[in-house]
Amino acid sequence: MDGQHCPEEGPQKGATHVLLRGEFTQVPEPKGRYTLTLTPAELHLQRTQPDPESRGNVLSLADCIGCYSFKGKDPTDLGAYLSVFCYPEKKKRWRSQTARQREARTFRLESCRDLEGNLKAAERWAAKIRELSVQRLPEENEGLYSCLPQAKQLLVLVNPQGGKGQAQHLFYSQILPLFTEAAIGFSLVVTERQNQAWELVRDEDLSRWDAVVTVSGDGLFHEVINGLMERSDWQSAIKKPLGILPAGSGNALAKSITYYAGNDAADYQDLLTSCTFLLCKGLVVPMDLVSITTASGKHLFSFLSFAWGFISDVDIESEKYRMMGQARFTLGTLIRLSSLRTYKGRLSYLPAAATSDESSSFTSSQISQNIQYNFCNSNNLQHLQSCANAVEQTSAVSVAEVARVVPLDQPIPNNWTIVKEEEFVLVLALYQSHLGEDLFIAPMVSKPDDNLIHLFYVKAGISRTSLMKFFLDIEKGKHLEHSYPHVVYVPIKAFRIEPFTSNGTMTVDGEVLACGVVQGQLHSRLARIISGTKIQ
Ligand SMILES: Nc1ncnc2c1ncn2[C@@H]1O[C@H](COP(=O)(O)OP(=O)(O)OP(=O)(O)O)[C@@H](O)[C@H]1O
Repeated sequence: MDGQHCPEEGPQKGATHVLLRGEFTQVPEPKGRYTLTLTPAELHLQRTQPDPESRGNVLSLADCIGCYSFKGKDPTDLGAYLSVFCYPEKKKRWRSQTARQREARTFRLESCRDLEGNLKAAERWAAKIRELSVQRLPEENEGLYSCLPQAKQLLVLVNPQGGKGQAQHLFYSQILPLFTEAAIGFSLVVTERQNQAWELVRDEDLSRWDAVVTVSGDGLFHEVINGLMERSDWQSAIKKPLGILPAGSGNALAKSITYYAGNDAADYQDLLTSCTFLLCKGLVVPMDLVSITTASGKHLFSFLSFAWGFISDVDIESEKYRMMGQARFTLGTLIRLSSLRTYKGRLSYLPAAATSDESSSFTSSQISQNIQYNFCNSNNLQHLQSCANAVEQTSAVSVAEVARVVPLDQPIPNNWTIVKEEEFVLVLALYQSHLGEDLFIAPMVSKPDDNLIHLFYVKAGISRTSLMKFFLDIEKGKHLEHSYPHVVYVPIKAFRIEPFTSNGTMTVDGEVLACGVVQGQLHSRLARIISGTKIQ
């Protein structure tokens, strides 16, 4: 196709899936002549010179975030250029895990005698590649899932104090290059104080942006959720797609999102690349929220967790080791293990099974028998997942239904369970798969809208060794496979905690809450998040 005229690239005879085919030269190095073939899902690169025998390379458009055409710097150069940016998952050197790694290719095209014609041809390729690279929506979730527009405009909020204080640097060095490749437009706000993001999203005209993105830990994202829920137009505002790029010490939501996408980012760098890639692809999926109400009349919305006892203590007490990043939680756990505390109070909950549809083939009691998981049963994750799925299929609790859950000043209703023990080492209500990068507590959660609160509690009496082993198992998500008689797991829709004293720490999404009577309840699919999915 290097001929003297401008040939139309198009489907070849007999090759039904070929959309475009053309001859290019790869630049800068290693130079070589290539035949590029574009199919609906892939870009095939076949080297024709110098060694035509060499195996071809294939770029999957599912891994592609952007493609440009442009002219060369040399004004005498009549060729046009095409750059394509992909982030395929590849095995990491020296490691067994895979991670998204950049693969950028630039090709020169000179199929015409004039620059204009070559530029037109290159742009035709670039536009087609961009069009085919748009995230496909999983068929079975049609209507629930959507995609950000190709020309995205984002409001990006950066907490410069998050994690090791590197968020701003990470934005410019790690995130911005991908935004540029994906042609993402953005407005950047670097927060100067706590709650600034909360106030900003509460008061701002959000119609200017396709999504609001935080570059920080879970704390800044918590501000955004609560700012949106404080608006008078909260019903529509909370549907604004949200994104999170990890740059804090607690990156639980970011880690969960990559897990839902089927990617096990091995280290922080991979996690950031993976999340930025997902943001560029722009798949928007529903996300459950949990409303937290306190006896003093405070209302908060939570996307991640509520914790009382050991976990909150570690979270808050390890603040002073913030500069250690994620490792601060390991150190905090060891310190708190050495002086283990217990917390007295009443824990009650609405089991997920109790809200099941009556017409289902499972009765509530059958499901609750299956679903309450005492860790002394030698049960496995598969069983838990199938139980959780059974509950999910049979209990679509809408926001309206959940809103009818008992007010905090009313007694516990009959369909709730009151835990007979009243002394705990920890209580944790989790609604994502991870509570931290190394805290893989709920492997049964496979999407941000699994319509369940996953309640874990550890009864007093557990030995330090057992608790330490439990936390070590959690790192690999293996804790469900082992025997822990003091640990209980149960999928629920709502909970209430009535501490007997105000000593101790409570946290919502890692943010401290004064210890007192508190109630949480699930709001299915209330928010929307940019995420990945294993469903295709
Ligand atoms: N400019 C700022 N200065 C101080 N605090 C801020 C600022 N911007 C946001 N914050 C607050 O900092 C806290 C921690 O933020 P974030 O979670 O994003 O980072 P982190 O390192 O993961 O922290 P943590 O693990 O404590 O949640 C949050 O309470 C957030 O509201």
